[in-house]
Amino acid sequence: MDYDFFVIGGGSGGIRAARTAAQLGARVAVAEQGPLGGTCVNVGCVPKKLFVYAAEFSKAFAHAGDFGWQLTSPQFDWSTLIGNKNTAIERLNGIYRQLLEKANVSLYETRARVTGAHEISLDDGQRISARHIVVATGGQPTRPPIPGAEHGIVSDDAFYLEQLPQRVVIVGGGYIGVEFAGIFHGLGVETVLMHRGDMILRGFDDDSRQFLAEQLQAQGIDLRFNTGISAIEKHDRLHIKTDNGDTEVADCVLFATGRKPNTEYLGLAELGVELTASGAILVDQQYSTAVDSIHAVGDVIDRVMLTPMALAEGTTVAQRLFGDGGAQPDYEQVPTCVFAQPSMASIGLNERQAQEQDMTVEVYRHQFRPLQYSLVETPLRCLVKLVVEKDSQRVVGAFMVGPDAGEIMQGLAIAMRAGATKQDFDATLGIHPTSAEEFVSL
Ligand SMILES: Cc1cc2nc3c(=O)[nH]c(=O)nc-3n(C[C@H](O)[C@H](O)[C@H](O)COP(=O)(O)OP(=O)(O)OC[C@H]3O[C@@H](n4cnc5c(N)ncnc54)[C@H](O)[C@@H]3O)c2cc1C
Ligand SMILES: NC(=O)c1ccc[n+]([C@@H]2O[C@H](COP(=O)([O-])OP(=O)(O)OC[C@H]3O[C@@H](n4cnc5c(N)ncnc54)[C@H](O)[C@@H]3O)[C@@H](O)[C@H]2O)c1
Repeated sequence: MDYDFFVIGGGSGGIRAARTAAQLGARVAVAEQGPLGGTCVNVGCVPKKLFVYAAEFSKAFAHAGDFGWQLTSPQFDWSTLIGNKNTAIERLNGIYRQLLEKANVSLYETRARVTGAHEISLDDGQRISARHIVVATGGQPTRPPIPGAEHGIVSDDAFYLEQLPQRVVIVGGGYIGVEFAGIFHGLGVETVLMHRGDMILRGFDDDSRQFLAEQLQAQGIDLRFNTGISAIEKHDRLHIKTDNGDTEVADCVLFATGRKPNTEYLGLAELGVELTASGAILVDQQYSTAVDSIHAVGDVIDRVMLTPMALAEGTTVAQRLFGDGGAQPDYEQVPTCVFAQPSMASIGLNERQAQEQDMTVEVYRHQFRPLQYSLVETPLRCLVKLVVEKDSQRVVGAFMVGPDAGEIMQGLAIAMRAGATKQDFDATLGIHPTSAEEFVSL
């Protein structure tokens, strides 16, 4: 065999799996068809968060006057942001390259497909053999099958727009739709978000998503519920037909309607690897497919599409194959944050999910105006909430909508993993004055 471990996909999961296996002594190679780092680094978490930071300045500028600052109308320049973002990302691409080099991982910068249980074929015609193959090819954004869909953009394109639109229609009320609504609105774009359901962020805690939706609306984001789109026509601007019979006019339509796994090209089904109807790879607890030597991690298995989960799965598969066996990541308590404005973070069970597990729970909630908003006219408020199992008093769910919710939730995630009870929260001294201290005084 040419290698012990061949990884297809140089994103979060693939690079982590490759480096871990190499550190454990395996002979490892990675094939990556695009820039190193995958979705998260190039068209996901990192550039998205940079855009969120850019958008948040508008709030700071609007509030600055009440804190005594005299500002002469700040101007925003999109091309500066894009240029600086691109430079930061190229730096990260370089860091990933160095990490692979230092770990002695061979890199094939081309597309790969699996042509045998132990064989990979590259676009340049090379055939490579490997004891184990890991597929970590991630996913890609989808467009709904409607007439004129080609006039819309997807999240990948949003990171390279030549100019900022004046008015945008975002289709989809999931993570990406809500985050980009905050980004565009914060950068001064008139923003409409059309969601086919009756509330954004399906699957999240109902109190939190309702509270967030109210805050987005109060800031001027136009949320349309129960609204699908049926067609887009391109005239001087885009005309968006909704299935309620209305027409909206905008300069840009962003489809944030979900992602599909990158498996079409890989040739896996022919080899006996089982795929779901949406093309995700079916794996067992060991991340192995129906073919023993082929494994898969990250977005392509469509379990939890988050970078920390892809990293954890990548570590685990490498440790299981070449180390003493790695622990399965925790799929129950997954901390996450929607980087909207304000941000919305959560971990664990809401009361509905707890009841589905036959748990009797107590719920503690508090809404308040954070101190940072006490001098300014703003509709922005904060929500904190704990769900506690009645008998054991263990905190089984924590939720927050407000500034820095993601930063705060990371600490609570550790406490919850350690099994903290409501009494532990109560006995913990607050850090005053913060919003986070509300979690220890609920
Ligand atoms: C807009 C956006 C924002 C996001 N924000 C966050 C966030 O804030 N926090 C968070 O945790 N997660 C976020 N995510 C999700 C996160 O980016 C993914 O969960 C993560 O990148 C998955 O890693 P992966 O390794 O499975 O796949 P990817 O990172 O997608 O990597 C797959 C790689 O495989 C390559 N590839 C595909 N097919 C082939 C082939 N045949 N041959 C060679 N190479 C191939 C691709 O080019 C790609 O580089 C976001 C996603 C998006 C789209
Ligand atoms: N902050 C983060 O951690 C973060 C940020 C962005 C993305 N992500 C990850 O990436 C994944 C993909 O994000 P996403 O927002 O694309 O997906 P999503 O599944 O979160 O949301 C998709 C949305 O599109 C809607 N939709 C689907 N098909 C539609 C159609 N034909 N017409 C109209 N609406 C339609 C759905 O109702 C839903 O509201 C997320 O599930 C998440 O795991 C994470």
